[in-house]
Amino acid sequence: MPQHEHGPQDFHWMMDMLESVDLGLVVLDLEFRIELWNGFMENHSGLGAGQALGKSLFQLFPELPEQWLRRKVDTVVTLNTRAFTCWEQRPRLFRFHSTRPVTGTHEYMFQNLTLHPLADADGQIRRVCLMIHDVTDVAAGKLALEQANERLAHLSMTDPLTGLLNRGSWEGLLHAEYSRYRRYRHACSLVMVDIDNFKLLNDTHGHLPGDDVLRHLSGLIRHTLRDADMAGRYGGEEFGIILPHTDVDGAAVICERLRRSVDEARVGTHGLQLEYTISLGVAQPTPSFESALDWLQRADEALYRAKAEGRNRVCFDQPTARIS
Ligand SMILES: Nc1nc2c(ncn2[C@@H]2O[C@H](COP(=O)(O)OP(=O)(O)OP(=O)(O)O)[C@@H](O)[C@H]2O)c(=O)[nH]1
Repeated sequence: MPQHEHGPQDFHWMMDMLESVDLGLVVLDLEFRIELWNGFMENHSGLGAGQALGKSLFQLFPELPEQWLRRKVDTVVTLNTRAFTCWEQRPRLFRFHSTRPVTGTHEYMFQNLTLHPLADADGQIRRVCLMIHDVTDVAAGKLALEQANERLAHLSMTDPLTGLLNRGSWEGLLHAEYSRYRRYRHACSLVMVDIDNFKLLNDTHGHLPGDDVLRHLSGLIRHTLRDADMAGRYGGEEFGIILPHTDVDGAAVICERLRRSVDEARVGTHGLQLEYTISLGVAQPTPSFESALDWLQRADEALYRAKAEGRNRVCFDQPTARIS
């Protein structure tokens, strides 16, 4: 396109363009007084150019991050360079309501911000232009995708029936806890829990009441544990619980509390009031173990002993520390 000198009449159509462009344009002098406030800014702020021009930006919008913006503008002017801030660093500069129908889930507009130094004819920078891009659609799409991925990751880690960790993810945590033990030799306990005579319960009352019993036990496990403890569904009616920083005595208290809660509970399901009990096996890691699987095997052996000794009890890998 051929370049030519701009006359005063050109100024009108250029201003018309700036007024109507789908982009927020604000020109500030170095005192942060507003010298240009385009249609986008009028529409979204509700402030007409007549109310904005000549006013201090920070007086009109006291909620703006003043220190941050002053620092940015200072850099732009001093270095005579553009600066850009993405919505992921700072979701917005101006708290405008979102007007996009598709992305109605977000109340406020997401904005990218560009700061551009404006040089006078003598080359001096005496103004800065803020360009506000409405990126609500992009941001909402990306946030929705991130949420969906988080949900997927969560689903792939948990057991759908009980909501506890599934076997794979729980075993991952067991290996991690065992590695920490190898390094720090801190006290920690592993508990394997199994519902007693669950086959009989299933055969007598059916699978659906059986499922409710599994959910009931998962709820009690969740309720009994601290935040740092890690419970997973290991198999059909077998659960694993990792208790970090918990010695034998601490594990005994937790296991006995869980055993008693189950023993005293009644599960209301399909017109029935079901009673059930659990057996628990507890083991601590020792330096002689070769891997986390040895730890798991010791806890499982203690669990089988609890079954063999009559069920509804807690057995420990160390026979001297056994309680029943
Ligand atoms: N309802 C229901 N039952 C399940 C599920 N997963 C496994 N089971 C049942 O759990 C029962 C486990 O039975 P067994 O391993 O023989 O053990 P048990 O009857 O609990 O006997 P002990 O463990 O010796 O006390 C089987 O009948 C499985 O079908 C499930 O998701 N829902």
